[in-house]
Amino acid sequence: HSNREMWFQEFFPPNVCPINAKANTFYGIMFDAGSTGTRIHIYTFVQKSPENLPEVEGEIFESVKPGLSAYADQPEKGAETVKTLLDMAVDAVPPHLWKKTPVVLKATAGLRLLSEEKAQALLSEVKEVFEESPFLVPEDSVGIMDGSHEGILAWITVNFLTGQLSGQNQQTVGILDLGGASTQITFLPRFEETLKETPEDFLTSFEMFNSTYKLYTHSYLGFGLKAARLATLGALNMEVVDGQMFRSSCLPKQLEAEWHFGGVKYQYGGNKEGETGFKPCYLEVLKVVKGKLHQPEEIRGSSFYAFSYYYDRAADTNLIDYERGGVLEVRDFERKAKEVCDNMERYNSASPFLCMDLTYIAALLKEGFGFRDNTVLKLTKKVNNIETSWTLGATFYLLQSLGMTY
Ligand SMILES: O=c1[nH]cnc2c1ncn2[C@@H]1O[C@H](COP(=O)(O)OP(=O)(O)O)[C@@H](O)[C@H]1O
Ligand SMILES: [Ca+2]
Repeated sequence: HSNREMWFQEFFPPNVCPINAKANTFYGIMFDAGSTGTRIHIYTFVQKSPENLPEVEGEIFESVKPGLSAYADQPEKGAETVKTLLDMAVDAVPPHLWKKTPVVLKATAGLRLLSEEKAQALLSEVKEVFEESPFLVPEDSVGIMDGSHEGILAWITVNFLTGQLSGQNQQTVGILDLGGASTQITFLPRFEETLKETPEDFLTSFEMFNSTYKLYTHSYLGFGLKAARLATLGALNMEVVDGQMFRSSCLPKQLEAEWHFGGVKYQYGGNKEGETGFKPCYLEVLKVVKGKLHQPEEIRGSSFYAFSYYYDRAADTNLIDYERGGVLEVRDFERKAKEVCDNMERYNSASPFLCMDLTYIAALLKEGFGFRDNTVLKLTKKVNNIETSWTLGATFYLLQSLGMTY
C-alpha cells in the first residue's frame, strides 16, 4: 500500500473503508427465457483498468421449469415465475447499486415458435415486472433474441472464459448449442474458402472488446432436441387431433404415454408390432436432418465446444462426468445410441426418449453438420466456475451499449 492515495486506510474499519467500496465493481442481470425453462444469471464484474477486459468475479444462477412458452395462455402466471427469480437479485445486489444494475430478458426458440400475439402478451407482462423492480430497465429490455445473436453471444462467452479474446495469438474455438427448440453452430472461419462457400446470411460481423469478428453462425429453428422428437414422431407443426397417437421405432415397444411441449399435448408410443432399435431409428431420424443443414467443409477436422443437451445426454449415459464434463469424439454418441437403442429394456428406467435423443445427436452431428466420426467435442457446463451460456456474452454486450464497460 505504498500508493499515497490510500493513506486514509488506517483510519477506517475495513468494511467501510472507501477503497474497499470497489467503485469498479458492477452487476448485470440477464434472464434466459429458453424453451424448456427460465434462468437468471446475476453477474458481478470488476474492471481493474480501462486497458483490460472486465473480469467476471462471480455468478449467481437459478432456474425454473417450465419455460415461458408453457404459459402461452396465462401470461401473468408466466411473468410471476420471472418475478420469483428477480427477487433473488434484490437480495444479491447491494441496494446502492440497484439503480445502476441493468436487467434484461431475452427469449429464444420457445417464444419464436409461438404466435406473435401470445409471445407479445408474455413479454409485456414481464416488462411490467421489471418496471416494478428497483433495477435499471433499459429500452428493449424484454424481447425475443435473434437466432444469430444466440450463437454469437455463446461464442463470445466461451472464448472469453477460455481467454481467447485478449492478447495476441487468439485461437478461438467453435461452439455447438443444442436447445429444446433450436440448435446453433458458431465458429470463426480460418479459410478464405469458407467465406466464399457460405451463404451471406450465415456470416455476421460483430464488434466486442474493440475487435471485430466475422463469424459463421446459424440457428436452426425446430432442430432443438425436443422439437426433433416431435419431428421424428411426425408431430411437429401438426394440428394435433385428440386421441391421435404418434409412433416411432426409437421408443420402447410397449410404451404409450403423453407429453406436453409448447402448450400442446402429444400422445406417443413405441412400434407395438413393427421394428424397434438403432437401425430403423437412425433411418427415421435421418429424414429429419438429411440435407436440411449447411455443411461447412472447414469444420470437419476442427474441434468444438458443445454444451446444453449435448452435455446433458452425454452425462446421462456416463459418456462424461456430470460435474466435470469431458472430451468425446462424434462416434461416441453413435456407439452409445446403438447400445441404448438395441437394449431398450435395460434402459427403461431412464427417459423413454434416450434412444431417440442419442440417435438424433449422432445424426445431427454426422449427417446434419457433416462432422467426421473422429471430430473432437469438448463438453463443458462451466469454465472457471461460470456457466457456458450466451447470457454472459449478452451481458457484456449490454454493458458495452450502456457505456459501462470499455
Ligand atoms: O446456464 C446454463 N448452463 C448450462 N446449461 C444450460 C443453461 N441454460 C440452459 N441450459 C441447457 O439448455 C438446454 C435447454 O435448452 P433451452 O430450454 O434453452 O431451449 P432453447 O435454447 O431451444 O430455447 C438444456 O440442456 C439445459 O441444460
Ligand atoms: Ca438455450
